[in-house]
Amino acid sequence: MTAVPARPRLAVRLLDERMRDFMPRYATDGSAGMDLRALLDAPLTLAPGQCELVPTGLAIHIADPALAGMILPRSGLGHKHGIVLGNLVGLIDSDYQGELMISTWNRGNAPFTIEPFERLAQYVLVPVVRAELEVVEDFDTGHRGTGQRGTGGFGSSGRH
Ligand SMILES: O=c1ccn([C@H]2C[C@H](O)[C@@H](COP(=O)(O)OP(=O)(O)OP(=O)(O)O)O2)c(=O)[nH]1
Ligand SMILES: [Mg+2]
Repeated sequence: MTAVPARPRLAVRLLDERMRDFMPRYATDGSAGMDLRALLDAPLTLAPGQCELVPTGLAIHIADPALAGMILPRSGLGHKHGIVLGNLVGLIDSDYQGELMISTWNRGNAPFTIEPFERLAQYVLVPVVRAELEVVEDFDTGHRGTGQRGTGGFGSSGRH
């Protein structure tokens, strides 16, 4: 068994008091994400192809640059109803202190109605390694033997 890392504590601001009853939480002990709910005063119907920015009523300040948040679709909504994210994935910077917004896209063929406080997407906290870029004239090719990728990409290894 590996040691279970401590859970980082993240500061959350409730931008709407109603969110106090709808705080994101891990549904099970093994859940990777916490569901984010739609802060809506009334149901919102998205026509096929329509994309709207849906507020969550929450601001989470991650603060630690070695962490980031990701907003991901819920698989049930995405697969069964075509409700995914207009930006495909939302990346939340550690220094972002504004409201978490869900770009909600109906990529399906039928209208879909989002109910107020419905769980619309999920928030996953991920580790981040920040790099420094160093300009070089060429890459070190000393260990680029056969079986190495080199510059091949975009299907260069075939399909099967
Ligand atoms: O689904 C998302 C994606 C982003 N954000 C917020 C948090 C993130 O830190 C900020 C900026 O996101 P990003 O850098 O992806 O967008 P941008 O278009 O590059 O905007 P900016 O110029 O503000 O960086 O917007 C959300 O609330 N929801
Ligand atoms: Mg940006």
